[in-house]
Amino acid sequence: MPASPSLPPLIVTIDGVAASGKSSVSSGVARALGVPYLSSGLLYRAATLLGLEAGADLSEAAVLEALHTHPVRLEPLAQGNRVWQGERDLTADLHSTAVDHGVSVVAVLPGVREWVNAQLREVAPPFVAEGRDMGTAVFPQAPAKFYLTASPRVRAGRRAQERPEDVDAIEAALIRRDELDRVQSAPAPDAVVIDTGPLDLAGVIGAILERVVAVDQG
Ligand SMILES: Nc1ncnc2c1ncn2[C@@H]1O[C@H](COP(=O)(O)OP(=O)(O)O)[C@@H](O)[C@H]1O
Ligand SMILES: Nc1ccn([C@H]2C[C@H](O)[C@@H](COP(=O)(O)OP(=O)(O)O)O2)c(=O)n1
Repeated sequence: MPASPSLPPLIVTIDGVAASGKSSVSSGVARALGVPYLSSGLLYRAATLLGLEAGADLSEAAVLEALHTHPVRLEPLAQGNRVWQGERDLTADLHSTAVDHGVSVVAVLPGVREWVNAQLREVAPPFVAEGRDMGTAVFPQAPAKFYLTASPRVRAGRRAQERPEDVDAIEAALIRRDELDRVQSAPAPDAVVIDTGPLDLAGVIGAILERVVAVDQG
C-alpha cells in the first residue's frame, strides 16, 4: 500500500449496490490516504432503527420526529464509522435483519435524504464518502468517483461469510434491495465502474488508489 500522499482537500466517492464492498474498500482507501471515510448508509440505518424503536410506521413525519427528538451524530473514523445518539453508540444495532428490511422504505423519504445529506456536507474534506449517490447527488464536484458492482450471487456469497444465513435467501434479499434502491443508486457518468467479482479486496483498493493518486497529480 503506497505511503499516504499529501492530498489537497480531496473528496473520493465510492458508490455501489449492497454487499459490493463499499465499506471495506472505502475503509482501506481512507486508511491508505490517511483520511476519514463517511458511511452514508449508516445514517439511513440509524434513522430506520430509531423509527422502529419509536414504534413508528416509518412514515416521513414519524421517522423525522424520532431523529429530531434524539440528535444523531456520525463519527467518521477511518477504521469504521460509529453512529451516536447522544451518549448511546447505535453502531452495533444498525445491521440487524429488522433494519435491513426497513431501511429501503426509510431511504426514499425526501426529508430523511435531506437530513443525511446535510450531515455529510458538514464534514470538511479530505475524505472518502461511500453509499449510493455520493458521486451524483451529494458530492457531484468530487474529482475521483468510483462505482462498485458484482453479481448478486457473488455478493450473497460474501454476505454469507458474515451472517449464518442461507446464501439463496441472502441473494434474494439483495436482489430485492437492489430494486428498492434503484432510483438513488445509478453510477455518476464520470464514475469509474469496477466489477469487484474477479478481484480480491486488496485488488479493488489498489485499483482505486492508483487512480486517486493519478487524479491528485493532475
Ligand atoms: N473484492 C472482494 N473480494 C472478496 N470479499 C470482499 C470484496 N469486497 C468486499 N468483500 C467482503 O464482502 C463483505 C461485504 O463487503 P462490504 O464492504 O460490507 O459491502 P457493502 O458496504 O457494499 O455492503 C465483507 O465481508 C467484505 O470483507
Ligand atoms: N447514500 C445512500 C446510502 C444508503 N442508502 C440506502 C440503501 C440501502 O438499502 C440502505 C443501507 O445502505 P448500506 O450502504 O448501509 O447497506 P448495504 O451496502 O446496502 O448493505 O440505505 C441510500 O439510499 N443512499
